[in-house]
Amino acid sequence: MKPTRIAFDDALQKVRDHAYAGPCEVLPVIMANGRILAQPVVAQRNCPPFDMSAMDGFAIRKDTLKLPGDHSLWIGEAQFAGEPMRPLSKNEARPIYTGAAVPSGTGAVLVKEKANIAGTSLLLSEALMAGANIRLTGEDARLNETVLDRPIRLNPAMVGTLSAYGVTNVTVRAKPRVAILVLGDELAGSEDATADQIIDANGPMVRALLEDAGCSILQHTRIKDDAQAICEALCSALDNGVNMIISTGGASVGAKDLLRSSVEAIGALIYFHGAHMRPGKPVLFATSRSGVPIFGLPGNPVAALVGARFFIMSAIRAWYGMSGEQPILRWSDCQDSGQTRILKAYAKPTEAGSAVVVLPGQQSHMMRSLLAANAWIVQGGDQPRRLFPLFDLLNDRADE
Ligand SMILES: Nc1nc2c(c(=O)[nH]1)N[C@H]1C(S)=C(S)[C@@H](COP(=O)(O)OP(=O)(O)OC[C@H]3O[C@@H](n4cnc5c(N)ncnc54)[C@H](O)[C@@H]3O)O[C@H]1N2
Ligand code: MOO
Repeated sequence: MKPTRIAFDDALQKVRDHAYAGPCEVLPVIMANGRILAQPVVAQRNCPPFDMSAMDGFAIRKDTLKLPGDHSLWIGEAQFAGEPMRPLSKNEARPIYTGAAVPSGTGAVLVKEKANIAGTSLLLSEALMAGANIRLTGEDARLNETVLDRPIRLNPAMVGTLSAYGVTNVTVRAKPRVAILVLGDELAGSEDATADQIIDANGPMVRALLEDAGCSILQHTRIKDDAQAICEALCSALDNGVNMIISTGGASVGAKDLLRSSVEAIGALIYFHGAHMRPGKPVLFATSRSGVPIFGLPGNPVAALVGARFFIMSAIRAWYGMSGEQPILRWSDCQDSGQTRILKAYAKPTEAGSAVVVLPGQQSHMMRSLLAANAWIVQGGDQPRRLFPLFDLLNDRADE
């Protein structure tokens, strides 16, 4: 029996139901930028690792902090960052620099600009607040504290922070290995397209999206509308051990639309072919006999992008052990239209929240507005209207 067309949100759920989590690997933190964390990370040291000065100035003893009137302290030998800590002596004012260990007995650090120096003495004319200009041991992170505990894409700030916390290795998900098959007799590359050919936009676009999402591209081929060639490409991708196959084009009902029959011919199981959505209506989702997800994205470029942005990212999230994506905004209105419309939009932060503009040129062959878009409005299909970023950055916040 032919699978019937399903609602957009049901289709997303179907993908999640049949996608699976990928294996893990351990990487040095320095190599893990852009990778998805798979296990919680625990601080391996206190940060700061010891009480340290926050300013260049003078370490002043606790017992001389609050002395009234001018009080003369002798200036000791400087304490630099990286040097072992030496305790403060009685009536000593120790020159100290930002990041240097605060000597034991210190009550506060007097900033250099406020120091009144006379020869080898420092005149303390005003009382200092206890603890002033001292960074406390572990006030940023404590030894053995869990500092990241969810699947999230590591970014340069995280790489730096985890390094500061003494973390050398992290456990991340392996990169999904994917094959991209671009179908269409009419297609050629931009460098060699003749006047009657169409330049392949989907191949570069889907590849870039997958690379951004952390995938390894094992195979990327342009294939003619030929059943045998399509079946061979599908089988060779499976033989190469890919974790996902993505095709574009040939997904509709035309005489040369051979994706569905080819997917059936290799014994894959189709879960849906067609969703109540525009663009992207003829999208197909199947799994191979060995359970590898196969996506048939429609040929119209905006339809291909929408399919990749929502359906493939849904499978990639499952691979990474992440939950389903939440919209960045959910409006209260709900348009009961039966069909989900996915609109290219520009969202601009304002003082009152966010101003969202639907861009002109919404048909699925019109790419121009993609050059300005930064978001999608998803509306209709019995769901509240929602706003999603143009691409899923896999950086869900902890409170989601
Ligand atoms: N009788 C019907 N016709 C169509 C229907 C339908 O329901 N009944 N659906 C329409 C919708 S909606 C879409 S979307 C398209 C999808 O068709 P296919 O997936 O079969 O794609 P093609 O026919 O191969 O191509 C459609 C269009 O896109 C251009 N294209 C294809 N690949 C690329 C590429 N890699 N880069 C740039 N452009 C590409 C192709 O030249 C065509 O213009 O079907 C409608 N028809
Ligand atoms: O659904 Mo198709 O994507 O309109 O062009």
